[in-house]
Amino acid sequence: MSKEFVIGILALQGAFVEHQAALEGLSLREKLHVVLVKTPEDLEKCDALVIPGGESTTIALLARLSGVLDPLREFVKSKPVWGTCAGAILLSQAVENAKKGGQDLLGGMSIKIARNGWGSQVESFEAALEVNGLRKPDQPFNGVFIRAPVVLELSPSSTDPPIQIIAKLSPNLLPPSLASPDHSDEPKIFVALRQGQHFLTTFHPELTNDNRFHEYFVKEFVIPSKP
Ligand SMILES: NC(=O)CC[C@H](N)C(=O)O
Repeated sequence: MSKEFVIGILALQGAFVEHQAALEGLSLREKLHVVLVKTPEDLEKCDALVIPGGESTTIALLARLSGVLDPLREFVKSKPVWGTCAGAILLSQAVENAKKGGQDLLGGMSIKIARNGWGSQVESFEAALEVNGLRKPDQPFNGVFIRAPVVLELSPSSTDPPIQIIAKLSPNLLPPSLASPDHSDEPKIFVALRQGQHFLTTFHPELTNDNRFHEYFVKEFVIPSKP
């Protein structure tokens, strides 16, 4: 009999329906149940979780109000989690440019990230990404960035799992305000990263018809997580 997995999508605010459609559209040998998570009871059923894009401060506030913030922090310590855009902010250890009053984070990835890091001039854009480890690696992935965060720093301690770079933006696509004179390979161009059981994308794979990132998360993180 094939194994069964329950993957949750945090459904407090943001693009959770699009993630649901992308995950339900995967063809896998294993059976994947996709559940929308709004409460601690929903979260308890899950083997893995996707935190969608939206507005990170609002998602954190709603999580606190619905009593799911602390259970989420516990979940992140032992289960696979993928954060997209606002979800990537929540998965980070430190954030710059948080709203007044601060930003609750879940942690999980040893990075520092900047909210709305492309600046007010760059609301949203699309760009072909160089990807590493996805199916059809020669086919670039169209990254959809909407008021996206920017990775500022990778800061794993000596005991943290290493961070791997899964997708990069070409340095010459950086807006002048972010570009470095030597076009060096710096964190700002890293747009998909993995560390231990966690995965983040600063863009929105769920807003394209290409579900290779959803397939990647399930095959690399969710299926191997269950003996
Ligand atoms: N598309 C997004 O998820 C945007 C993230 C948003 N700027 C935030 O700070 O949370």
